[in-house]
Amino acid sequence: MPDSKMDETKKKKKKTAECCGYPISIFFIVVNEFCERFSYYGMRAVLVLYFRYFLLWDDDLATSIYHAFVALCYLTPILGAIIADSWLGKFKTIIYLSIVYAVGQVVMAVSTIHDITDANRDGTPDNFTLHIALSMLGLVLIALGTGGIKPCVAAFGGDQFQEHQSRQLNTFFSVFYLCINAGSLLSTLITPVLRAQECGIHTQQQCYPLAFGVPAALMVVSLVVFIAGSGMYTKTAPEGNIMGSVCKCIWFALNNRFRHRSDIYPKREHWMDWAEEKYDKLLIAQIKMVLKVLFLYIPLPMFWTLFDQKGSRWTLQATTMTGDFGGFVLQPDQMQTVNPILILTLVPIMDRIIFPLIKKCGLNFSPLKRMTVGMLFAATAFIAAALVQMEIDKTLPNFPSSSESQLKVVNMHSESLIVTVPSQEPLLIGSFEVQHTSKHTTAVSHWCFTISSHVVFPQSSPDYITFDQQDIRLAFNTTPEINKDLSLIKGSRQTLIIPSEPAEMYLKEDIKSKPKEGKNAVRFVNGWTAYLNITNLESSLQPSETSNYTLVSQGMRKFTLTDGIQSCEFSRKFGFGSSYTFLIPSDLFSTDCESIKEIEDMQPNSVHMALQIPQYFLITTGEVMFSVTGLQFSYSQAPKNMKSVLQAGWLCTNAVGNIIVLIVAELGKLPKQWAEYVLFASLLVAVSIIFSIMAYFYTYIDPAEIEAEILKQQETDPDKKKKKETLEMEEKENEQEIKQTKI
Ligand SMILES: C[C@H](N)C(=O)N1CCC[C@H]1C(=O)O
Repeated sequence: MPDSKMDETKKKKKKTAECCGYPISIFFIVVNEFCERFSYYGMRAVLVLYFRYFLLWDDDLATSIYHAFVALCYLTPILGAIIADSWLGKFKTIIYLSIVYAVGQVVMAVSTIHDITDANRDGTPDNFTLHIALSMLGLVLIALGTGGIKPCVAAFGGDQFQEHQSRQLNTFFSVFYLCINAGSLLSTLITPVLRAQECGIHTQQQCYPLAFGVPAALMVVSLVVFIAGSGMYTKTAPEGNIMGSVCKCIWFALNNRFRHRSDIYPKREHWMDWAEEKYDKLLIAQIKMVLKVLFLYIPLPMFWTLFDQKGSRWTLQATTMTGDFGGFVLQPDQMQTVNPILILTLVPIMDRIIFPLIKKCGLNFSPLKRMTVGMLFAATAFIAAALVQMEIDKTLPNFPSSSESQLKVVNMHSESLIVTVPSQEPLLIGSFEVQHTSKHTTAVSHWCFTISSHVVFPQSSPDYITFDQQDIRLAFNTTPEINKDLSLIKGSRQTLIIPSEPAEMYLKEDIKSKPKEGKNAVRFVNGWTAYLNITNLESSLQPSETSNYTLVSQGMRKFTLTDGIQSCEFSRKFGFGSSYTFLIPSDLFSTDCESIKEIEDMQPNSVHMALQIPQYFLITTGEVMFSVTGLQFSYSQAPKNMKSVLQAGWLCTNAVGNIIVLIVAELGKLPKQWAEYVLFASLLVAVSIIFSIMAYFYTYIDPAEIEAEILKQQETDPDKKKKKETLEMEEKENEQEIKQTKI
């Protein structure tokens, strides 16, 4: 940096107003970050649901686009950093990209208004293409904005501190992280509630416009707050096209090294020293600092690969658990809020108690050591997740493998029946009509006797087990023996429904995995003599027909059954992740729905979500050690003119981590989920060992000190003038190039 400029900055820095040792301008920056993160995480919280239930995309497409968007948000920081450090400076970059961001949020919110294309007013959009185009445009603008400003805001915050405020500078990064998580926590609690409201002009629908509109409003607030602090900031001016100079300098060094590869030339300490012929020592030293740190970052994406699975694998794990905490019920996706809650408690504890205590014990817990320990914590979190998974696996139904079939028999006929299965004891299936006197609430264990539980057939034939009289015999007392060819599908669970007219027996496929999102799958078999309309079912049910499964949420659920003349209500309380078949008897209305019987196809989840708390605790402790320290480290080790660039490099580790999750989710599925968790934990342990070795060879630097020393040396260097001239020529060339490109 030219001396005159440096003096200018120093002079400006002296003027900054302070409060409790902190520059006042920091207040505007952390409030800005809080609002921005509220906006980002709030929008993210409802994004997959918007894809799934508004745009009607399938699960795979919705999750892929979601992860691609998150990865893009952590790739765009490079662009923001280049703009800030080489062209506009951090202040202007934050303002311009925040405008792009806010516009993106507004476009996104507009894309969710179904009324804009709902000409026939049926509640669904008529022109999906327009909604998709608008939302994709909105997401690209948001990714540009959020990613672009992210490295600048952290670095700009750091720039506000003066030399004597190094202690406060470290605390700033912790407070900055607290604000990120306060914003994230509030928005992930609030936006799903906003989405659940109903709104609309012509028809009332789930209120996505409000759920996306509030984050958009918060982004506008974030921008206003940032501009409000304008007069108080220390603004460091960009030093021309620094990234252009960096690339050219690296290219020259590589070329020059190659040209002088022969042994006759004396070796130089560092390959970048081969740029000395043409480039300024200061620039070379600055590039060396950045490259050293970037090299150290190579193993880091693995941490984020594990961390980002909180939102996917761990949430899926929660859907196979129960969230009933007595007074209140936690939904599986709400479990993620444990992370920001823990951040808000752990950051102060670490900063005020744990780290000072470690220091008092005389241990040197340097930033890179902290980051290594952070990684190990994340690895243990995955071991904890694997242990929880093993507990869950014990409670999961024994689903058939791809070479097995499972059968359940429901006998709605008036006589009991004997089912003979090869190499198994004959099963007596009692008549539903005879046995149905007990109330549905107490019938579960009773029916286990009278209606057979699932029977597993080891498969030998290539596709189906065909069961005829030799395989399974169905024998009634008086009705003539029935001989019917029925095929069992491999890898599937099926129920053989024997209606009041046994000759009309049929197979119905059962649900063969836990219902999604912790919901409950229910279906009805109509033993009533006429068709029935049942609330929540897609269509009316003909006599003897079995409905498809319908998903109901946890809690008390009410079903109204009507045949058009009579009706009755049937209520039941559901837990998480269960499945039931409800048998409707012929005396349905005379018993006021009391005689409905239930068969438990799948037990409700029994492992409690509280068991996930240890893994959340471990990963969040790891995050505090890894992420807060990494943020701080990236700032402290960067040369003055490349602070945003190094922040962007740090954020890129997160992007790569997300991309790995995307690839792994598509390719590497191990048959057992717990084994996958152990595999990820082992990979992270291996990576943290590599990182600790790399960290061992890293020497911490004070970039400002090195820069000052080089500048001082250059003052006495006779070559200085020549190199300065070369550099100035370079800069002029750059400017001319830019002008020409513009023309
Ligand atoms: C919400 C997380 N605890 C968190 O603070 N972050 C995850 C990625 C980095 C960081 C953020 O900046 O959002």
